[in-house]
Amino acid sequence: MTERQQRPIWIQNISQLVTLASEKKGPRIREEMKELGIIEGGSVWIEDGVIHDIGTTREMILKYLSRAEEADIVDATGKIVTPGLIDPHTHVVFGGSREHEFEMRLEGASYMDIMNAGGGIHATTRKIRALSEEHIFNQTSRRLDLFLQHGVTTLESKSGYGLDLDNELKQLRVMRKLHEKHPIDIVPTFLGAHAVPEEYRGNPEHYIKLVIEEMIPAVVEEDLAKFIDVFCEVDVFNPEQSERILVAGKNKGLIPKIHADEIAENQGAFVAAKVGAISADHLLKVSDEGIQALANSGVIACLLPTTALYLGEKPARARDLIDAGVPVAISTDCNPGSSPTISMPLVMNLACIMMKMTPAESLCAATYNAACALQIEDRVGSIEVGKQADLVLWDVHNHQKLHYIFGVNHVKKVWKKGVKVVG
Ligand SMILES: N=CN[C@@H](CCC(=O)O)C(=O)O
Ligand SMILES: [Zn+2]
Repeated sequence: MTERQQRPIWIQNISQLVTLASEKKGPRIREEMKELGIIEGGSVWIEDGVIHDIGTTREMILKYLSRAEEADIVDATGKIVTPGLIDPHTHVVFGGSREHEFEMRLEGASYMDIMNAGGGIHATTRKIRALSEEHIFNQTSRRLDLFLQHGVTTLESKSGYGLDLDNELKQLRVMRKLHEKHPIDIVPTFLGAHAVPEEYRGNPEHYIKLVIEEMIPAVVEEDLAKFIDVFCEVDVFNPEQSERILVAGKNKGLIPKIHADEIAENQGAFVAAKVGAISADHLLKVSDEGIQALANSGVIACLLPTTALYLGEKPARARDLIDAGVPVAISTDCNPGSSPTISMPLVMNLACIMMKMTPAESLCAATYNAACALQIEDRVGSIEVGKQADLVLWDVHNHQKLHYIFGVNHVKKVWKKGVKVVG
C-alpha cells in the first residue's frame, strides 16, 4: 500500500499532547525551552503521512465524527504523545565493539591514552576498513531498530571511522542506503577529521591536505553529507587546523559542526563561533568565555550526558549555557568507545539528573532544538499541522514522568511519516 492510500490515523484521549509548537522560529533559548505547547486531553488526525489536524479530543470529535469509519482509531487514555525524538550527534555506523577498552578504562587508562596507543577511534577504523559495505549496513540497521524502539525517528550520523578517501565514502554510502531502506531518517555528516590515521602519525598536515583537497570535494560531488565536523581536541586537531578544515567544507557548501572542548579546553567554542557552526558538541570543559562566544553567535550547544557518565567526567554545564542564552540540544553520541548506547530516553533522564535541566527543557532539547541542530525544524521536531507525522506514544501520564522514571523504555507506539513502525 502506498503512503497515499493509507487510512488516516486518529489518536484520541491523549492525556498530554506535547506539541512543542510555538510562534518562535529557530532554536529556543532560556524560558522558551520550557514552552511545550501541551494540549491536555488531546487528539491528532494523521493523513497522507502528515499531521492533518490537532486539538482537544472534544473539538476533534465535533470535526471528524463523520469520518471516523475511514480512520484507524488509537485510544491514548493515560498516555502522552510527543514528536519523534531526534538524535543530533551519533557515530552509529561502526563495526565491531570495544569492550576490552571499557575494561582498560575501569583499570585506570584514559580515553586519550587508549587512542594514542592505537586503540579507540583507530581500532574502529581498522574494522570499518576491513568490513564489507553489506556487513556494516546490516550491523547498523539492527542498531537503528533499537533507536526506533526507543522513540527516535531521525538521527544524525557521522563518518570518521574510514579516515581514507574510499572508506570515508564507504561509510557515507552506507548512511545513504540506510536512509533509503530504514524507517529512520538519517542526516549525514562528514567527519574525515575525526583523528589523524595511524599511517599519517606525526604528519597531520599531510592528512589535512587529503581531507581538504580530496575528501571534501569527493563527498560534495556525490552529495553524501549535509554537515562537516572535526574533533578539535588536544593531541587530535588544534583550533587552527580545525578552523581550516571547517572553512574548507563550508566553502564547498557543507555546514560546520564541531567536537568542542570534550576532553580538555581547546578553544573549540571559539572556533565554532568564528566559523558560524550550527552546533558545538560535548563542551564538557568549555570556559566561561567560550560559553559567552557561543551565546553571542547563536551556536547551538549539543550536550552528551551519557558520554560524560561513561568517561567518568563532570557533566556539561547545561544551566550556565541556558542562563547565558545558548540554545541546548541533547544527544546519545552513540559510538563504540565513549558512549555505547542507543537510548535517547536515558539521555533525557540524565539531562535532568546530571545536568539539572528540567523535564520540559530536556524534551525541547531532544526534539525541537535537536531538529534545529540539523536544520530540519521546518518539517520535524514539533507536532504542527503540515509537519511530518513522526510521533511517539509513551506509556506515562505526563511528560515529567517520562524523565522521572528511568531505566525503563516507556515507548508504546511510534509512527514515522504516518506509518506505525513500533507497537
Ligand atoms: N570524541 C570523539 N568522537 C566520539 C568518540 C568516538 C570513539 O571513541 O569511537 C565522541 O564524540 O565521543
Ligand atoms: Zn562524537
